[in-house]
Amino acid sequence: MHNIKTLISADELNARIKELGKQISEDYKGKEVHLICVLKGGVMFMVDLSKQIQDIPVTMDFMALSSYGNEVSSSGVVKIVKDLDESVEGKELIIVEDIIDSGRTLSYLVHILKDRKPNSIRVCTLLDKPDRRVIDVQVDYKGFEIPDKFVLGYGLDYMQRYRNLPYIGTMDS
Ligand SMILES: O=P(O)(O)OC[C@H]1O[C@H](OP(=O)(O)OP(=O)(O)O)[C@H](O)[C@@H]1O
Ligand code: HPA
Ligand SMILES: [Mg+2]
Repeated sequence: MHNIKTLISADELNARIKELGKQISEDYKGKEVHLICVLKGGVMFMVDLSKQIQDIPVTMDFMALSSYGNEVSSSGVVKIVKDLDESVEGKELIIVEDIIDSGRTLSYLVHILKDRKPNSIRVCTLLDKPDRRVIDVQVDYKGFEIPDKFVLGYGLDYMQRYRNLPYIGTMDS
């Protein structure tokens, strides 16, 4: 086991996710929203965020992309590991990500989803690490901006572990 320091506590996460859900509920009033979860990291955030979206119909689909594998830094090549089950044509999409780091995963995803003719695409990320950006991407909803440190927990892994932590931590090395 590694020594892990809390960066964002479970209470802080929950409070911010509640606010994001409220904001999305207001912005999409009278519409229907289709959440696209980017596996595996996005799963915790997507589940908790979806519970905070109220009074509008919510549907969900899941996609798995991989650029990191078991590495600490991105290989630069993004692959589809699992595609969506349903068509996104004519839908209001919100891509739900755990983190935007280099921006490669998200820019690739936005690019391929645009070709599938949704009505709109917005991006909601729990964490943003702007210092590491290589490709510019538009972020519509953001939980927290974080410094250039490797983080884990709440969906984010280090060598596939620690996704189950209920908070965001950094590893003391
Ligand atoms: O902005 P980027 O530099 O592209 O990094 C962000 C992406 O990297 C991580 O996924 P990863 O490929 O590790 O897959 P995982 O979610 O299954 O851990 C994370 O969940 C984001 O999807
Ligand atoms: O800081 C990070 N931690 C875990 N996975 C990641 N994928 C991109 N950045 C990170
Ligand atoms: Mg990962």
